[in-house]
Order: sequence, then C-alpha cells, then structure tokens
Amino acid sequence: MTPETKPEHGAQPSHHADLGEKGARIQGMFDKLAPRYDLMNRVMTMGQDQRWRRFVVARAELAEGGRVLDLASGTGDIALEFKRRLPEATVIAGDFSLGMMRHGITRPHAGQLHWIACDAMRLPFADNSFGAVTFGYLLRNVASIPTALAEVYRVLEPGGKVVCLDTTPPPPGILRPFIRTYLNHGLPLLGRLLSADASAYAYLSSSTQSFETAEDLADLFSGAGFQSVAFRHFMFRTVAIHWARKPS
Ligand SMILES: C[S@@+](CC[C@H](N)C(=O)[O-])C[C@H]1O[C@@H](n2cnc3c(N)ncnc32)[C@H](O)[C@@H]1O
Repeated sequence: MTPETKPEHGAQPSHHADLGEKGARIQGMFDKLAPRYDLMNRVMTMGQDQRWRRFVVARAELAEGGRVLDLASGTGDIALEFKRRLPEATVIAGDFSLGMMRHGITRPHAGQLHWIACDAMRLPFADNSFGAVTFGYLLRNVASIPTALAEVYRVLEPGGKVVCLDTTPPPPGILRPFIRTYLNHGLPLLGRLLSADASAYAYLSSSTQSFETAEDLADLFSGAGFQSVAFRHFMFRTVAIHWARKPS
C-alpha cells in the first residue's frame, strides 16, 4: 500500500459502539494525540524508545521473508523497524486509531507496510497466520488482557513468537518516590507543554501505576498458553519487554 492510500479496514467494524466503553475512549484519545505522539515519545523516554523497539524486533526472531503483525502499531515505529531490518518480510501494521495510522502512513518508507484498521480484541486474521506478533503499549489499554492474548495466540503460527513492550508500575525501592513524582506531575506537565493534552498523559500515568507488574504479566502470558515466557526491564524498571512462544 502506498502512503497516499488510506488504511484498509479489517473484517471487523471499527465503529465506536463495537469497541466497548474503554475501547472507544482509548481510540478517541489516540486519534486526538496522533500529530504530537512521536515527539512526545522521544521526549518522555529521553530518546530510549527506539532502542526498546529494536530490542522487540530482535526478540521476535522473524525469518527473512516471514510475516509479522505489529499490533497497536500506532504511527508504525516497530513495524518500520521490522522492514528496515528484514526488507523481504511482510509487515502488517494494525491499529484501531485511524488518526494514528493516517499520521504513520505519511512517514518515510511507510508505504512498504500493510496498514490495517483492526481491534486487538477481535482480530480479522485467520488462525496461525503470523510468524511473530508484536505490540508496544497495547495491553495497558485493553479491557481484557486475557482476551487480547487469546487473539494473539490464535493468529500466531505454532512456534511463532510474541513480543510485548509496555510500561510497568513503579518498582519498590529508593527510586519509587522519584518515579511517582515524574508520573504524577512531570508527565502531565510535558503533555500540556508539548501536546496540549494533559489528560492523555495523566491517563498514561494512572494506567501505568495500576498496570500489572512484569511478573504478573508473565503469568498472564503463561495462562494464555505461551511457553518460554521471559522478560527484561529497562529504564530503572519502568518499562518491560516480554517475549514468549506459541508451542509447536
Ligand atoms: C501508545 S500507542 C503505541 C504505538 C506504537 N506501538 C509505539 O510503539 O509507538 C498505543 C496504540 O495502541 C492502539 N490501541 C489501543 N487499544 C487497541 C485495540 N484494542 N486494538 C487496536 N489498537 C489499539 C492505540 O490506538 C494506539 O495507537
């Protein structure tokens, strides 16, 4: 698909009413945030975010010529990194925010991706379709993590890899008050200054603090049937990347 074309709709409708209350709220928030999303990401993570995305792509262990779904792809950062590293791969960038995808498809090389509008809770793909499924900052936003993981499991080929990047609640220890202050005050202030949307960054803060710990999230992956579940923390344990395999 070329950058001039519009994102394709998946088989599932993306109308607000079909997404449930939380899904519709999140979709609207990202539609609004889209023009400033990439800038905010670089600033908030002090430029570390692209390093984490490279780690996600490496952990996916996709074969050259393989097929990957980058779910909650947003403006396509992880999907573009797949294409950069594996030019022969078929890379699908799926998201339910048309605003984020419309912004993403104007980026250099974005025409080499397949942009699909889809809801992670009901994926419009056949069983066993992908060698890898990745997602950055999805699970904090869904109404049910087990439902999203069941869908990812279904569309992965046997032996396929899943890789998940997300924030984690502030870890216990000496840094906790500093991290909390940043989440409660620094992030909403940055949001107000850079994106004129403090509420979206207040949501990032509250959803991070109430999210699963990396250990509990690993248990949810195991509970969904994945094997060899592992994770690594980044940036003072405020971010975690999980990876696992669907049994062969
Ligand atoms: C914080 S952005 C992350 C974008 C990208 N993965 C990255 O690393 O920058 C979260 C994305 O998840 C998408 N999202 C949230 N819930 C979703 C769902 N149920 N189905 C599809 N996309 C969803 C949002 O629209 C948004 O684009």
